[in-house]
Amino acid sequence: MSLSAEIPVQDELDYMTSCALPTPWAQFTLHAFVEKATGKEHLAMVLGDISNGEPVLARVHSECLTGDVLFSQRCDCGAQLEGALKRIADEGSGVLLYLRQEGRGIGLVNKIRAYRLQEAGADTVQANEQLGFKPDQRTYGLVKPMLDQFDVKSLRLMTNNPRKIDAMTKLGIEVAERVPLLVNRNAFNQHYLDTKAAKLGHMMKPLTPAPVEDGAL
Ligand SMILES: Nc1nc2c(ncn2[C@@H]2O[C@H](COP(=O)(O)OP(=O)(O)OP(=O)(O)O)[C@@H](O)[C@H]2O)c(=O)[nH]1
Ligand SMILES: [Zn+2]
Repeated sequence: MSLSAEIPVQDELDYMTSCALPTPWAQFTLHAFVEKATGKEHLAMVLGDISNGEPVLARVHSECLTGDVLFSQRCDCGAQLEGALKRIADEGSGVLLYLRQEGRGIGLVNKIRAYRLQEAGADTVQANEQLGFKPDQRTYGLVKPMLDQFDVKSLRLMTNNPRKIDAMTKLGIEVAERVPLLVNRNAFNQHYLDTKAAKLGHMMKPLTPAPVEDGAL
């Protein structure tokens, strides 16, 4: 990429720079943005031609240091990150936005506090509320200027979260297709995933089958 691309392009964000990022699955280009209001560094991993007007295979991933980096099995984040990058590599093009909204927007220390409350019996939603937060504090406004940088207007979005799809639509980004991302259900995260499905609307089949009603078979 030429240096002339390294200029501020958006009100909310500065586009900073890029480099090649070899991964086990493909060589992506890593683009760095800085959010003006907070100084947070947000990332885009791009593979192939995503500016050709076709819907782009995409993942809008929220930071989860424990899951993405420290191999935590409490959640499905690390496996979703890997699964999304593999799928983009398999298809030969796509984009992964890595948004620094750790702990559904409450930050790492508060997420650890929330985990501690979950160890005492709260579920993931109750734990946030006990700490004085909404169940999900995330916003997605930065997705628009990040995608504008690559002239992307339509997504094949890898997610199970209907609120993420609504947020894209409200930003004027078309979600041409939802691509489910169901990975790494395990003994440690099944209650968390079932709570996401029951209370946060995530589109996931519960692990425990619903009771069969009389006469249903
Ligand atoms: N506050 C809080 N945040 C959590 C917890 N577990 C994971 N997270 C954070 O939740 C975010 C990921 O959200 P998820 O609900 O797993 O997934 P999603 O992004 O809404 O939906 P998908 O696109 O389907 O993955 C990351 O920022 C994690 O750090 C938890 O128990 N409490
Ligand atoms: Zn996680």
